[in-house]
Amino acid sequence: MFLPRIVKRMSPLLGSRMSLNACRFASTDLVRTEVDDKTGIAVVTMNRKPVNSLNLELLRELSSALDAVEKNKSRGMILASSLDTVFSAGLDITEMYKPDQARLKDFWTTLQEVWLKLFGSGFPTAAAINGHAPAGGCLLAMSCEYRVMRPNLTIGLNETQLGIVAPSWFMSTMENILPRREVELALTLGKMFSTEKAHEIGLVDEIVDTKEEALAKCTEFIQLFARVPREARALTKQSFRREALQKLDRDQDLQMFIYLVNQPQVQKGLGLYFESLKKK
Ligand SMILES: CCCCC/C=C\C/C=C\C/C=C/C(=O)SCCNC(=O)CCNC(=O)[C@H](O)C(C)(C)COP(=O)(O)OP(=O)(O)OC[C@H]1O[C@@H](n2cnc3c(N)ncnc32)[C@H](O)[C@@H]1OP(=O)(O)O
Repeated sequence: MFLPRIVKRMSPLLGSRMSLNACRFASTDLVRTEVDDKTGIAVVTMNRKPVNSLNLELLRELSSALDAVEKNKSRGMILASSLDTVFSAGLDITEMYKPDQARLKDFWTTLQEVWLKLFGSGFPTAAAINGHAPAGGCLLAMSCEYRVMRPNLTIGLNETQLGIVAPSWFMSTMENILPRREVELALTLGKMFSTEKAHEIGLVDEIVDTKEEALAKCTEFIQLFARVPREARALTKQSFRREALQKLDRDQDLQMFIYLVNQPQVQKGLGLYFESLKKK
């Protein structure tokens, strides 16, 4: 259960430039939320070692953090990772391999919730992609409005490479950024793009060398909206994204997911993939 802790502290986050700003913290072990008092921007940092794979608990805490950002009327939100080389490894395969059925249902419902809150948020969002971002990790980054990434990393929806199908709302999220043809190719190939290629095609907006620079660039992006009336901005974004949001039929999607994940050949594929990750 997420219990936000609101305390005043000095920010260690953005290096010396920001270090004198007081921050409000609402944190748990898995997700740290820090709001800079000067900019009013919340940094939500995923912190689940070793690779920020999205299990039920991490998703629940992300969902609560998004609620807190909305409730606090933050100027915007930056999504980041506490890990040096991984933004998020995507969905935790252990949630889908030989699953407990009640938990599996909870897991998928919470993932839907996180996407609806993040992709559909009224406040500005940016992703500081300071590590690899495959599959569900790419989904989180793509759900934001702006992406800044460190060099020599990878990002993409690799599901077909694992013998599974990215749900249609993962596809719509990519289609919100890239031309349809590019999306079709990326999805059917299960393509993982290098940072540099992702930047070339527009999946990533800027490349920077350090996490601190990524946070600073994301802050600059969010501050672009400082003089734009908040409500008008929010409604414009939500109206622009409405078609993708409304296309998600949560019950039908859940039933399809449960059915497919429980198919013996999908279980076999997930098991083999998980083993290959362990042997790496
Ligand atoms: C219409 C409905 C269709 C339904 C069909 C069914 C399902 C589809 C539903 C949804 C789509 C799926 C979305 C997903 O997100 S699936 C997950 C895809 N993720 C990946 O393929 C990434 C796998 N990981 C990596 O590539 C690498 O780990 C990394 C992220 C590049 C990091 O590399 P690094 O070298 O730093 O770490 P390791 O590889 O050594 O990993 C360390 C440790 O973590 C374990 N691990 C890695 N990824 C995952 C994961 N996704 N889930 C669980 N565990 C993971 C890895 O096994 C290592 O564990 P160990 O115990 O050996 O230390």
